[in-house]
Amino acid sequence: MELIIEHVSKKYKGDFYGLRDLSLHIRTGILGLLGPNGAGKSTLMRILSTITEPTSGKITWNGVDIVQQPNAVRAVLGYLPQDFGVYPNLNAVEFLDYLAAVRGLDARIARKRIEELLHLTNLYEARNKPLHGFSGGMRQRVGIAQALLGDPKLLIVDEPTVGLDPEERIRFRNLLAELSGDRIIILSTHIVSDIEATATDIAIVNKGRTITQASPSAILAEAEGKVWEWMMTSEQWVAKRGELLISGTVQSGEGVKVRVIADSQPAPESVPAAPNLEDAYLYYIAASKQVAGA
Ligand SMILES: Nc1ncnc2c1ncn2[C@@H]1O[C@H](COP(=O)(O)OP(=O)(O)OP(=O)(O)O)[C@@H](O)[C@H]1O
Repeated sequence: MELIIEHVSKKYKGDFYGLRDLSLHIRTGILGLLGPNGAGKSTLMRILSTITEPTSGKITWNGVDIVQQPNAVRAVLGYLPQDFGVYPNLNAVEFLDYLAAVRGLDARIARKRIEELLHLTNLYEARNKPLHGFSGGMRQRVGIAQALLGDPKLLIVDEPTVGLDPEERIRFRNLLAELSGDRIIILSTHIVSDIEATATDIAIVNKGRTITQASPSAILAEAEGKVWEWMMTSEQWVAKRGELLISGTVQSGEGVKVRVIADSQPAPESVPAAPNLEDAYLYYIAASKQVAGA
């Protein structure tokens, strides 16, 4: 399976760009699409799910152009949009039944599938309760269940963990990991930990452009030698913090232990630290801003 995005741009009214010459090559597995707010992630998700069309560029699903033949991708697509809403007075079974009917799925096959999905998403016990009583995490799991109704080969989930508490976020992450297999999953997020344990491939985007696409280990390797830690006094911290690209801080009685991203040693007492994905993400975003500003 292959989804190839080549030089795609999306221009909105008034000269606003959602995407600028973005290219990605996506294969079976989980692609973590990382980028700050406004990077263009939702624009890309909407284009891939054929809700909107690119202004220029080409996208093919297994060799078929998805703009010229949108049905080729619609037939294999499951989509959980960022603003997924439910009918609050329906229960989970009724809601999924309704969506299956709208999509023209055979009623008997749909019943069986819905039962499987309610188990998979851990909603079976709550299946007869009205959706208005569901937590944010439960609603997102209903969202994933509806995206999986047609057993999609291309599953797109846009910022699925926004508004979830840490426990729900971990549960949702584990669910996505269970769903990987013989399909492409694209998970868009601005939260690095959402994809840290699950992504087989990572794309970082900013201002509508691809900054990098690589395996998690290659992304980490790029930040090797750029992460530093040291202890600062509170006075040094107040004086210096505006000048540093800070990835983390830990307060203690002695002062502030800082974790900083820098190309060369930022202070005589700083020592190198092993990068994590959050460090690497900050490094890439900062480097892309320097290039753009140069
Ligand atoms: N309908 C629209 N009209 C004009 N500009 C738009 C429209 N939709 C998005 N944009 C702009 O396109 C850019 C990318 O937005 P997009 O929503 O795709 O980003 P995102 O990475 O999904 O961010 P977020 O997580 O905040 O939704 C932003 O600058 C946004 O303001």
